[in-house]
Amino acid sequence: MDREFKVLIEDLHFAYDGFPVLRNIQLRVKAGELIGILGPNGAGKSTFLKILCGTLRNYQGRVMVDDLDLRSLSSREIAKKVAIVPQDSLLGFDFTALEVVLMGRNPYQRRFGREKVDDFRTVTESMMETKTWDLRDRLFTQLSGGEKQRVVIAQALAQRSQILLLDEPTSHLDISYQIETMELVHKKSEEGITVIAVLHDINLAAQYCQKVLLLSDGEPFAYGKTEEVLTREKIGFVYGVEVSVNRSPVTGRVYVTPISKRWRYKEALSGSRMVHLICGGNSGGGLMHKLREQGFGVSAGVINVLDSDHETAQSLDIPVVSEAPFSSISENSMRQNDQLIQGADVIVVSNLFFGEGNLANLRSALRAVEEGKEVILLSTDPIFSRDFTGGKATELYSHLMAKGALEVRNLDELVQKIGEQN
Ligand SMILES: Nc1ncnc2c1ncn2[C@@H]1O[C@H](COP(=O)(O)OP(=O)(O)OP(=O)(O)O)[C@@H](O)[C@H]1O
Repeated sequence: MDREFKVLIEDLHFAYDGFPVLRNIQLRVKAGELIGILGPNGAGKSTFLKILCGTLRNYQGRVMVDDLDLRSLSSREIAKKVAIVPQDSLLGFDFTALEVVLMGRNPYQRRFGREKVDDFRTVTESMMETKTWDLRDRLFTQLSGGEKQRVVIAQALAQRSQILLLDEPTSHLDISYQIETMELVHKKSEEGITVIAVLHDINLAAQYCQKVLLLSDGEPFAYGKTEEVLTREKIGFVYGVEVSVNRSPVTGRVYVTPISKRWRYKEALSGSRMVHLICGGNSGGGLMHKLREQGFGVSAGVINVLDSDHETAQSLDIPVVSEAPFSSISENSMRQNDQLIQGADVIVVSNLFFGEGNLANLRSALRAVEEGKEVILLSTDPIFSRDFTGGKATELYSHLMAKGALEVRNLDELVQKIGEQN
């Protein structure tokens, strides 16, 4: 067996009462890796963790922990190697938070044994790390969902095991504790602890996990480096939603933005004309409202996150292709924008300013007009006064008009032109 791996899983299959839930799982995890398990509800994520921590034992296949077959280990031996933070911690009796964390030391105590100084030191450290020390005398049952979650994480840390399993560790936490928890988990992995975390928030996984196992209906759909697994295509296939995937210039990590399906369906059903809006820098918000009022379907892009047009699109539930804040349009975003353009009847270019960063939007409009799409340029101000590309945008406008794009001077004229084609 390969000692290189802290956890090694081969051909894992599992069924509840003959109902197959996990099929054909293979996984190799090294010491200190932080792995995210993602997948839709019911994909088998919690079941997978329950197998890894020894709760479910009637599986098929091989699960090796520290080069030892999990089946050959007693519960106590497993607890020294693997700690779990379950999805719901049901503690019926009135234990204090300190007592709950002390339970993490059970694998190290003799039957009816008393805690030693060592146990108290470990518990104190774990409670300090999870910011639960101040809660130590409170009754666990009376804590808030987020406080309970942090206490249970402290309990798992107090177990001092080399493998930490977390089942949605941030589900009850506010954003600040979500980040703190993930930072703590990340730090633990840097200290050499192997972390396997079921996460529902794809962006937390994108931010913190080195690798992701994407489960689909009990089977591994993809396993590998986070940015190789969290692609538009794979997320779209497994979750059945449209997303855009971009890279943050701040963290350098990928992040995922869902594109609302609600309006798409509504608009497709209503049979109204679909307008794709190329805008940004506050040139498109008013247009979005106006076009919606007039009963047109609207999509938009590419717009930078934090741009006021982006916020308007999101508040109106308009499908929008997003780019990271203050970043140039990436190839990936441009391709996604081209797809929205394909689905539109009319492309409108608003009265926006052009720099090198958003010139790709104009090129998309040019490709659209060349393919016979209707393109309308709303030029309240002449393009040369909005061109900060040394003339490239102005030149693209000339090409656009030469290929048949129509230029209008105000909003009413624009709405009339879109309506005329109805
Ligand atoms: N004790 C059980 N007995 C029978 N079926 C179960 C049991 N626990 C879970 N299941 C079923 O197994 C499947 C996988 O459940 P599991 O909880 O592992 O999924 P999950 O991916 O963690 O879901 P979620 O994201 O909703 O937490 C589901 O169809 C669920 O209904």
